[in-house]
Amino acid sequence: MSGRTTALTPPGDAVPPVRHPEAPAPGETIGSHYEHCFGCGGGQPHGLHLEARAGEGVSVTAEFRVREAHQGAPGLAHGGVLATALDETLGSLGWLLRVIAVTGRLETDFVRPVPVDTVLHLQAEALAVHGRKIYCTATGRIGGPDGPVAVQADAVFVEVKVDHFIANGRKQEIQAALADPDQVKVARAFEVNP
Ligand SMILES: CCCCCCCC(=O)SCCNC(=O)CCNC(=O)[C@H](O)C(C)(C)COP(=O)(O)OP(=O)(O)OC[C@H]1O[C@@H](n2cnc3c(N)ncnc32)[C@H](O)[C@@H]1OP(=O)(O)O
Repeated sequence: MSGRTTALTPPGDAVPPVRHPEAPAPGETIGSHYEHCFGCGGGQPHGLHLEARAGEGVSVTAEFRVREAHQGAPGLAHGGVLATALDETLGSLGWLLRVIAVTGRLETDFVRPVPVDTVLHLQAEALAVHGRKIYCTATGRIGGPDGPVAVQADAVFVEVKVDHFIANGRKQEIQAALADPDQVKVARAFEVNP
């Protein structure tokens, strides 16, 4: 046992998340963080192509249309794909906090089956911050933004530096990303955020 605490409940001395002054305004679209990201990249033919929008406070919304490539059982979305949609939506909260953070823990409830062609209305919100940990929650509703919850997740994201990706990513993609001045500029700007 490592003694690491992975609880999804913020500790008593956690603080409320603070929206960064330069965060996208409510209603503004949050761009893809990486073209080849399965969740939000335009360069993934079978990806989810999520386009999150900033909400009030530290929250975001997005829509995901389940396509044939996303099936698990006949005509139904694969649970892992739905968890990915929640994960990606939660990941975009980093744009409002202006930190780079990766999923440490993601606990998902699958409440209702989600048929192919359904639009999943996603909403995610940061609840608390404790050191490098961001406690957050997300829902995916069907039939409209106020429809019944089909999937729900609670998560802990952990803040990292750009070096996390440089040290761990496959060399060819890292080199390509580092050669893209826009990608480097955005990443470094997030990194120096106090
Ligand atoms: C750029 C944005 C991309 C967004 C894409 C959508 C989101 C994603 O899918 S990200 C990809 C999936 N996630 C990953 O690949 C992460 C893999 N894991 C790791 O790299 C590491 O375990 C990592 C970075 C999470 C933590 O490692 P490390 O930096 O050494 O942190 P460490 O010092 O152990 O822990 C820091 C704090 O986080 C906590 N923590 C670490 N891991 C977890 C966890 N799994 N669950 C909960 N808390 C955790 C620790 O308890 C510690 O808390 P405290 O400060 O209170 O003691």
